[in-house]
Amino acid sequence: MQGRVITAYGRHFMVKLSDGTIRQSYMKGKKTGVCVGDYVRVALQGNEEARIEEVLERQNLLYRSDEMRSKQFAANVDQLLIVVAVQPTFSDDLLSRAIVGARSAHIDPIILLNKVDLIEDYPQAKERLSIYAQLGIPIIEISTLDANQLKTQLLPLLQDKTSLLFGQSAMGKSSILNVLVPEAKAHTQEYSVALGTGKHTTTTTSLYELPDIQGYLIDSPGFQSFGLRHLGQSEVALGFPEFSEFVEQCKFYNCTHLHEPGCGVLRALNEGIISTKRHEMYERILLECTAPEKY
Ligand SMILES: Nc1nc2c(ncn2[C@@H]2O[C@H](COP(=O)(O)OP(=O)(O)OP(=O)(O)O)[C@@H](O)[C@H]2O)c(=O)[nH]1
Ligand SMILES: [Zn+2]
Repeated sequence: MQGRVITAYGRHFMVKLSDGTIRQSYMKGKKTGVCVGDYVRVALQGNEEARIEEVLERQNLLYRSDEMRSKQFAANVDQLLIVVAVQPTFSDDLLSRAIVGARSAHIDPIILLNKVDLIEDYPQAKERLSIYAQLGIPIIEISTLDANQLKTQLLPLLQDKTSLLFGQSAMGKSSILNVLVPEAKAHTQEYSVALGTGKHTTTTTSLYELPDIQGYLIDSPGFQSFGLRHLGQSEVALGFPEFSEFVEQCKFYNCTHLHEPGCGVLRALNEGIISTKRHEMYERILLECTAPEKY
């Protein structure tokens, strides 16, 4: 039977099977390599459990990595919904990193600007996002105060897709999830009990079904970092779509756009076409990647 992984706690998983039932599942062997969003083939074990026999081919895999560890986030994701808020101030660094992480995994980033009801600070937040709007990244302005309005705005976006909700703490991610998936809280508690992990934990990534619109929403814990050490240079560059037309003008095919002569990106930077702030961000991310000696 086939199914989809909806939560992962270490080596234990909850799998929603194609018949609609949910089973606690495990993978034989040490290396698991299974993550939330994976489609799997399982063998039923008794009445309640299942053994994961095979992870089916992935459309993509979103990673984040910190220090020496690379962590799988979720698989088979169509779009990354990055929640930022009018208040408190969001981190530009984290936002840029989330965009790079998404684009390098061929996942579309969408920014949700939450708490637009806080009109006093709204203009400043909007201004800070203008650079991302210029890059063609959709920015959707929302408030969780009006649940119906929020649903009207977001549900069409989520239809027929798997979307991952990401955001640093206090941006309003839980509030958004509670409107879209009212039973989410209860579910998390249920799984925690079933898996013996005790109380409700916010450290787990979970996938929720939106049956009316054939969509899936993945909730991830609030993160204060989005490490990208696992990426190579060209993958980092994918996160900077404004570079692409100038990359073609670089003299060297393996140009890192940091110091090479005849670099199209550096020329555009000098001419003020590419923003200094964005190029600095690119450099910062690139220099912390796995093989810094190369640059
Ligand atoms: N004014 C206003 N406040 C909001 C809105 N959405 C959320 N909040 C408030 O912002 C605070 C943070 O919201 P949460 O939903 O807990 O944020 P979170 O991103 O899940 O934060 P963590 O649980 O720390 O990960 C709460 O006090 C919410 O009531 C909104 O649209 N407008
Ligand atoms: Zn270059």
